[in-house]
Amino acid sequence: MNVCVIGTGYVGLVTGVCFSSLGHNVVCVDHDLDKINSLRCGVVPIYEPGLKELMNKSTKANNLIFTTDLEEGMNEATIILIAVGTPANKDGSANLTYIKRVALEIGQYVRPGMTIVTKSTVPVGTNKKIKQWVSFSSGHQQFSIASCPEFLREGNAIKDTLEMERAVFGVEDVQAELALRALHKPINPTIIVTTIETAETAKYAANAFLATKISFINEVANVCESVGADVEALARVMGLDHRIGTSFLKAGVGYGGSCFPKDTQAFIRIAAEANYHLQIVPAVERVNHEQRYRLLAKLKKSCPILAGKRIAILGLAFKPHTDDMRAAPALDIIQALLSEQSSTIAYDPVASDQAKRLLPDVVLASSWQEAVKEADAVLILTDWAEFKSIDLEELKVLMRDSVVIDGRNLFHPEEMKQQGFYYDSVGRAQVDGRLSQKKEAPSPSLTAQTGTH
Ligand SMILES: NC(=O)c1ccc[n+]([C@@H]2O[C@H](COP(=O)([O-])OP(=O)(O)OC[C@H]3O[C@@H](n4cnc5c(N)ncnc54)[C@H](O)[C@@H]3O)[C@@H](O)[C@H]2O)c1
Ligand SMILES: O=c1ccn([C@@H]2O[C@H](COP(=O)(O)OP(=O)(O)O[C@H]3O[C@H](CO)[C@@H](O)[C@H](O)[C@H]3O)[C@@H](O)[C@H]2O)c(=O)[nH]1
Repeated sequence: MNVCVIGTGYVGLVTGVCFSSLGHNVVCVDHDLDKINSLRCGVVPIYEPGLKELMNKSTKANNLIFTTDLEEGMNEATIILIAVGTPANKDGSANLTYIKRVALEIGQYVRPGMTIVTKSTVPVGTNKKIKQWVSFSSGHQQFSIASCPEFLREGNAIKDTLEMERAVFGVEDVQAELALRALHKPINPTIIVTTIETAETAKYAANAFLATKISFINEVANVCESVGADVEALARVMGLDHRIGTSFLKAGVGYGGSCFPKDTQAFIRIAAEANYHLQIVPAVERVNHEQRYRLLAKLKKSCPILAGKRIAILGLAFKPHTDDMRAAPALDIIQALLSEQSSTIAYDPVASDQAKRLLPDVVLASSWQEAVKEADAVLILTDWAEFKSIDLEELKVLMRDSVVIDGRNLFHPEEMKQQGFYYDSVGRAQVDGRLSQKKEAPSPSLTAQTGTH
């Protein structure tokens, strides 16, 4: 099948690469010339495991090309996939500027029989507007539109696409359904054919539900801290009930990323415009916002005056296996630390380039060891495997004071206590091993003077 993908961001590039790897002929179009030039040279502008290798395989096989020229992209195509951004407006609604521009551009080249599919996350009614915009600029309506929202997760995007569990085809006619079926045939996911409105709403509902699970477990974690329960064990107890499920029950510093924060906000606006005032989703957002600042409160418990203190941040990306820092908890937390005049130094295995742009005032380290050296406290914000395997003895030797505030529950409180750390995490007991370790291991000279304790 000849496919044109418009937008080569996280969704468009992964989609183009994966469908080309399955034997479709794909042209990826982006108006960003630098991006297209680097893709043509085999350089992937984002960090996504496995993407570069798969992309280079497809380009070598001549199944995948990159261009800035939409006419060239649509020349042979029978199906057009729109994957441009839909960022949030100031009021939380989805900004459709890029979508509208693309629709008007597509209208210049659309031919009878083509199917135009929206992969971008768009509010209900947008695909119908796309139909109007494309027809306005083409002067005809001999094409089909469809909503096929994307459910991939960053960091796992290739697998999520090639082994997609389900796909929703929101269609207006049989032509669109057949085109989408042909496109997905090599993947063979469970397919749900719906109206366009159902498909559009399903994407927001799915993200809002996942965000709800996270805020729910974070609230439970906050209760655990007050009643002496352990959220990690509790989440397992809850999750092993199949009706609940184990995924998205990881308590922590709250969700970030390019999707949950903006899509929950947009969903609230979509519902309000339809005269329904969502009650759960705004609470989910509030809990998520407060969760970031609870971590700062934990830091202040052990370090009440932050001015002049050296605070090391481990993890900047909103989750592991990505360099994406959009709406990452690290952004708010670091801003708060800087506003209290702490000296902040951060390390992330892959997000440093993004951080240079988004946090120009933060010193960036090139290793975790460099970041924690002489630190008064360490804050863990991303659950990278590299942090989980940190040598705790080395960490303790490098730090000035052994305070670890863990927003991702990477370590066990008891182990941290034994290693001599002050350790506070989410939904578990706060421990302080600094004093006990000093008592247990007095210096030899002190022992000689005062006898054993
Ligand atoms: N990032 C994710 O994990 C994810 C997952 C599911 C759904 N989505 C949704 O998919 C959409 C895209 O998200 P993203 O993260 O890939 O965005 P992105 O910002 O990474 O990429 C968008 C790309 O579109 C290009 N673009 C914009 N206007 C264009 C035009 N007129 N012609 C050609 N190219 C144009 C930009 O240059 C950019 O490269 C959004 O609606 C998002 O909500 C994202
Ligand atoms: O139990 C959990 C699971 C996730 N998170 C956090 O939630 C955020 C989002 O994580 P994840 O969903 O894995 O990443 P995304 O790439 O943002 O993917 C979400 O957003 C995409 C864009 O809409 C959807 O396509 C995906 O299905 C949906 O999972 C991250 O900050 C995670 O740290 C938690 O705190 N606890």
